[in-house]
Amino acid sequence: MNTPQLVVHRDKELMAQAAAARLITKIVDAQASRGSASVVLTGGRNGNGLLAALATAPARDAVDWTRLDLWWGDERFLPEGDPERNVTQAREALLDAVPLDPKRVHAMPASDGPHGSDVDAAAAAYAEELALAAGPENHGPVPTFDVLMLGVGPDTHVASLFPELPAVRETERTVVGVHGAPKPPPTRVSLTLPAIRAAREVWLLAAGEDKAEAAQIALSGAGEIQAPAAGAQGRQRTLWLLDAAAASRLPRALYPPASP
Ligand SMILES: O=C1O[C@H](COP(=O)(O)O)[C@@H](O)[C@H](O)[C@H]1O
Repeated sequence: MNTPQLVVHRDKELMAQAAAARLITKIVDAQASRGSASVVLTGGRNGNGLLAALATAPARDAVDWTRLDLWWGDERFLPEGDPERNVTQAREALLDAVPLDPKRVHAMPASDGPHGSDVDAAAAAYAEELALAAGPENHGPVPTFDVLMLGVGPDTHVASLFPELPAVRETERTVVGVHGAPKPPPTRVSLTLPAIRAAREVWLLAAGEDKAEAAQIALSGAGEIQAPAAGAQGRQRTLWLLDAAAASRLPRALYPPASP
């Protein structure tokens, strides 16, 4: 377990731009030291804001997009191309504009895919895809992601791990089907906390007043079953990227001054 580090930005636009710049640097460094990079994307407003900022970032072309593996932390179990799917939104925000290798874009299955409406089979298939991508050096059933990003929900959910639901209690499987999520759609696919904790770095994104209470709860010693964001930690680093509104209920001693 490592202590979360916090970076607070003036507003959500600056937060998205700074996080995009940070991600570019991480990817470039990982490609330089290991040949390729692996990043886990999140859905939601803050995750898509970051991708949109990355699309217009001047340093975007510093990334070798063909040597990047993209995975997802969760997906809304809907038909391919549905505008509410996280992958559809990510494609619109960034992915369609950069030269990715399609074989390295690991979208989670759709509800009209090979597993039909069986979300548990879809989750098991994604777990298998992750296991196949994990080399012996990863010492486990998922690759050691360079960066795994998570949008924090107002109820402290991350990925599709909602407070008190069975998915957040999972300790064995890396990917699970989620039934009865309180946020629509109710059926989802999600990485579990053990899979999330395999990442080198976990970045939690929270911008806006509606995230202030969630940040306060998750960063004040809450348990991960009640506050899933509290259980999201990276092997080497856990970084909370917030705007001033989302940080407004945090003790001032937790973070340095916001960027001007
Ligand atoms: O439904 C989801 O919500 C969360 C948070 O989204 P936000 O719009 O409140 O920022 C997101 O992290 C997750 O990936 C997504 O499926």
